Amino acid sequence: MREDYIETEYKPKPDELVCEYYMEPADGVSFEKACNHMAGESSIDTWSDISTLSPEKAQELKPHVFSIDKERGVVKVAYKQDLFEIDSVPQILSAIAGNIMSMKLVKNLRLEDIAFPKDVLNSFRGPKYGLNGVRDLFGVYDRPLVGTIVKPKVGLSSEKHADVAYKSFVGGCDIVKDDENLTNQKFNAFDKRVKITLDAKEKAEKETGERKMYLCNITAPTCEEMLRRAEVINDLGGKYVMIDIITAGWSALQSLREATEDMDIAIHAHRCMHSVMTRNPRHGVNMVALAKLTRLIGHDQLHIGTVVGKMHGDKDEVLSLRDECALDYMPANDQLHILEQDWGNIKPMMPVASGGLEPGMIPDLYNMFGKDVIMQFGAGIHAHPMGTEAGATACRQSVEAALENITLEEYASNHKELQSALEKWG
Ligand SMILES: O=C(COP(=O)(O)O)[C@H](O)[C@H](O)COP(=O)(O)O
Ligand SMILES: [Mg+2]
Repeated sequence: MREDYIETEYKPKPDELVCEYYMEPADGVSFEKACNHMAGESSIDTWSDISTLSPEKAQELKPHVFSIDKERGVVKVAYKQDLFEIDSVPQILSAIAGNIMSMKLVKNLRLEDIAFPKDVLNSFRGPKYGLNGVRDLFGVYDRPLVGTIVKPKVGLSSEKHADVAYKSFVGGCDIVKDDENLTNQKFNAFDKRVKITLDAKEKAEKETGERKMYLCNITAPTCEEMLRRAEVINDLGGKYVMIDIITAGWSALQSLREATEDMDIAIHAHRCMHSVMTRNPRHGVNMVALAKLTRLIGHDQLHIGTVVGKMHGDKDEVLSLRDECALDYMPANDQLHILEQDWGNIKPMMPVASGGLEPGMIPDLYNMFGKDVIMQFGAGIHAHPMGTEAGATACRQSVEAALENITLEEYASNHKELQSALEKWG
């Protein structure tokens, strides 16, 4: 292993990819040694001094550890573009979040953020629709969008699934989605579910006069099958697919985005399993980095957490995720380990708040997120005392109250569905 990766006077070049890490060296290992090995192992080097790495090649490709803060355990590394296949998320992650996570020399290591140079941004399509295109799909511009997840998560027949979707749509949902673990089970096969649920959506559109979207989960055993499922939806006139981004994998996501360039399909990114990497603040990968990669590849909307619901994610994290989805320019925030990012021509994504939500939480969500958010309610609709349709209606009533800045109690006094929700979940 070379010993010259640390250069704290070095100024990253505009065309370099910069990473910020949180690092704890292993006991008895100096911070500098751990930094040096991390930079080498993530790029051109390995544990001993290899004769096959010429000084010239090392000079040409070596990364620079240009910032070290031992007190906070923060390390910043500038990587030369030539180290990467710059349009491949799998390869980029294999470098900057691969072997180094396993090194004995570190006790903990977390990839906090990645700042992409222009050439990398220009190697990706980014969202096809993005936040504003999603609004155009619905023709709704002045309020948050309301969605539901059909519950139970799995178990319903395709017919029953479509019926729950229909009731959710006519009750007021803009969006009905599959749950993350519903794909192609025997009791609810993909090809049958998508057809009859899209029919139910169209029926609800005619009855309500509102545009509705069904987000069918195309997560599949192979890329070929995933893409076939996307084609089926496209051929049926569906406008959305949903994909489980972590379990499907980064190559699948890039293949999907290439395919949707020739379809009229928006992509909803579910992040189940992200917590394997993102939950531990001292080891793994920050959800911010995963969100940026999802936007780079080109998904139109992404789950970012709720602060008030059932899943982990504090306000700083969730609002940073919202900003990374929705802003064209993300300012650096040293305290939150956020690197500056100018997104150039990469469109913003629509943030999705979901997980443990019920109608009574909407004013707080609206105060936090404003109108540019999709609020999703699973049990918050399907556990409503008056049933699914009333649960959806209660959500729309709560949105109306928030927009008009009327207290829920006052609004509920002449809106029984909201009243019933407040009584149940207080
Ligand atoms: O099905 C749900 C929520 O159902 P419910 O509304 O019944 O809790 C989603 O999978 C979670 O929101 C995922 O969490 P996250 O959005 O944090 O990834
Ligand atoms: Mg779910």
